[in-house]
Amino acid sequence: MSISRLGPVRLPTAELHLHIEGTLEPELIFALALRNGITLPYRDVSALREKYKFTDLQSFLTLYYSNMAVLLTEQDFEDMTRAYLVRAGAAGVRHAEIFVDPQAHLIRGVSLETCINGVTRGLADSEARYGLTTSLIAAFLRDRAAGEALDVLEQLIAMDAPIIGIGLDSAEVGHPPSKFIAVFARAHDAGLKCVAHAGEEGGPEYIWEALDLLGVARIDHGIRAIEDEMLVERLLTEQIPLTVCPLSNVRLRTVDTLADHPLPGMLARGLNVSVHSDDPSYFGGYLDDNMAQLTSTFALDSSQLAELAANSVRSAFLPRERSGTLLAEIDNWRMAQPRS
Ligand SMILES: Nc1ncnc2[nH]cnc12
Ligand SMILES: [Zn+2]
Repeated sequence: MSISRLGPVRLPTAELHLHIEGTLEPELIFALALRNGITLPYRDVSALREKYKFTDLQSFLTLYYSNMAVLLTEQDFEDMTRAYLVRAGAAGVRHAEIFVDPQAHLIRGVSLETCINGVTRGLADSEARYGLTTSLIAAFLRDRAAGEALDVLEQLIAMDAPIIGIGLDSAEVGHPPSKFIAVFARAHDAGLKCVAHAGEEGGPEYIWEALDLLGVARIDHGIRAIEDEMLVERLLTEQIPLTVCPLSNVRLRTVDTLADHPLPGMLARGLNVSVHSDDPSYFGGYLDDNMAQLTSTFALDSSQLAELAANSVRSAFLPRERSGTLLAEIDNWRMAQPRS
C-alpha cells in the first residue's frame, strides 16, 4: 500500500539523517554544471543515472564526492538546499536536521563561508516557505585525518557557524570512532550536539565506541547492532536513537533486499528506531518513499508508522514545545487512518 493511500494527510515526520549533498538530483547537477561552465564526464542525465548502481558504500561515495564538483558558489548551495526543502515538505517532513560535509568542499577549494552561508540562506525561511523547521549538523569525513576535522571544527566555532552539532560520516571500515575522540570532546565543550554514523558497514564495536568514546546522542544507521545482544540491551535500556535508512541499506548492499531489512524486528523489540533517507537522490527515494516501500514490503499498519514517526520526533534536537506539537500532529494522523 502506498503511504498516500493511508489517508489524505501525509504522515508528519522528522528527517534526522539526510546529507544535503546527497539530495543533488541529476537534473540539478547538469543545470549547475552549465551555470558554472563545468563539463561533466556524462553525456546526459540518463547516462549519469546509469552510474547509480552501487556495490558498497565506497562505490557510492566516489560518485557522491565527484558530483560535488558542480557546487561552487553560495547560490549553488542555496539552490540545492531549496530543492531539497520543496521535496521534503511534499513528503510530510515537518522538521529536518541536515548534514553538510564541509571538508568535501574545502578540499576542492570552496571556502567554509561559501558552503555554510549558501546552505544557511536556503534554510533561512524554511518553515514559512516549505512547512518544516530545520537545523544544520557539520559532518566530518572519517577517512581523513582527525587533525583536519579538529581544525575545521575550530574554524566553524570561530565563525559562529549556525550549526547545532557535529556528525561523523564517509568510509567507515578502518576509521573507527576512537580516531575522533579529541574532535568530539571539543564539540561537547562547545555545547554542540554529537551524532555519528556507526554500524552501517562497520561492526557493532563501532557503535560501542561511538557511545562510549564519543558520547553521541544518536547513532546513524546502527543496523549491525543486532549482531551483538549486549549492545541491543544497552540500546534498549538507554533508548538510544538509531536513524535507519532502509533504501540506502539496500542500494549499498548492506542488506540483500528490503524484505531482509532488520527494521521491523528492531521496532518490535522496542529499539528506538526511526526511518530516514540518507542520500535520497542516489538511493531511489525520499523519506515518504522509504516509508511507502517499508509499508508495502512489511504490511506495516498505521500504528507502526506512527510509532516510527513519533520516534523520529522524540529523537530530534527540538525544544519540548515543538516536539509536543509534532507528536500531536502524528497522533491526529493516526486517528484519521482507517482501522486495519
Ligand atoms: N550512507 C553514508 N554513509 C557514510 N557516509 C555518507 N556520506 C553520505 N552518505 C553516507
Ligand atoms: Zn548517512
